[in-house]
Amino acid sequence: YDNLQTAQGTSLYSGTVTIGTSVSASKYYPEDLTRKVGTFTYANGTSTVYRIADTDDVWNGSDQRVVVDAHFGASMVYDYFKTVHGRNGIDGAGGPTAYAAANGGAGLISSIVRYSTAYNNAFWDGTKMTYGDGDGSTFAPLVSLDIAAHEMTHGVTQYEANLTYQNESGALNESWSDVFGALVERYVYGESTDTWKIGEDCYTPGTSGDALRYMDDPHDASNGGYTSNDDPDHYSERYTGTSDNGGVHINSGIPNHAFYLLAKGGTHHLSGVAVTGIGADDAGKIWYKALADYMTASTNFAGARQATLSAASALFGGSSAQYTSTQSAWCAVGVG
Ligand SMILES: Cc1cccc(C(=O)O)c1OC(=O)C1CC1
Ligand SMILES: [Ca+2]
Ligand SMILES: [Zn+2]
Repeated sequence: YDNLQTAQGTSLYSGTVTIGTSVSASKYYPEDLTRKVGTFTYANGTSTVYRIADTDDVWNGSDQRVVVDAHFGASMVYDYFKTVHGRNGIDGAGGPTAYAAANGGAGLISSIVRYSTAYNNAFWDGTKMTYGDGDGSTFAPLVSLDIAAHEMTHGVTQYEANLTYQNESGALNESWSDVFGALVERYVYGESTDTWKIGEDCYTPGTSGDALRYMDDPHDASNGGYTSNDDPDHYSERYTGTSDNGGVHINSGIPNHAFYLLAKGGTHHLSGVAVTGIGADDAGKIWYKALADYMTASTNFAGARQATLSAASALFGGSSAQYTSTQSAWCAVGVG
């Protein structure tokens, strides 16, 4: 949880976050009319969506934490794509704002919190963000910043490459969401080892230090290795079964690790291929341009390698350090 609920406008980064928009004296809604981002809630366990109001615009009620975090997350995702990639909103045109909650929400990129009951998931449903509260054991409320960015990047992908959500294209869909989840978290909090963990702020609240996925170490070898949340980091280890839509949350470890090596550098523990890091900023530029300009619904891992090379060449030149490291990052994970 972020500490935004203690004060209006206090933000954890250089910008200013608008939580409450005043509608009238002593009536504020979490609806930012500049970013066109709004946050709504389900009445616990029901399918009734309604606006959340506050009387003094200090959002520190215990039931307001998920509202503040979801709203903060959507605002930060908006700022990241606008500031870093020049992209206006999820659809590139300041939306989608098609979703209109029963009581408001028209014209806003909407997030809904408190979905279902003890729901261990968060998802983009094609027009809006939705968060579960978690069951308190596997997940605390799933409103952490990297998850908000992960889910809203599913929206960006839908408007760009629209990668089919199964097998290798589905694993790329998942991986691009993890990558921009990491990059938005880094944009707001600065880079740390947590940057490369996915969901660490709300996964297993009773256990510290663990995460849902690990881009720096998909096998999670540091936790005894090859245990829970053990995903492949080399093409030779890819899952070829049918569960999880053909392993979209499993094989994502392979492109996730390629991105990590491209950004931070390192030598792959299995292939022994060394990668010279180019930094997460340039790596993020390559990944965004690949998604927006070169990848399509049926792109597979080999196609993603080619798309990122085309993007690196267009951005930095075909003999640039960025291009060369993109080649070696994919080679390190056994693709191309
Ligand atoms: C928790 C969860 C379950 C099923 C699908 C997703 C999904 O959005 O793919 C999901 O959310 C994540 O993976 C976010 C990044 C932690
Ligand atoms: Ca993280
Ligand atoms: Zn996902």
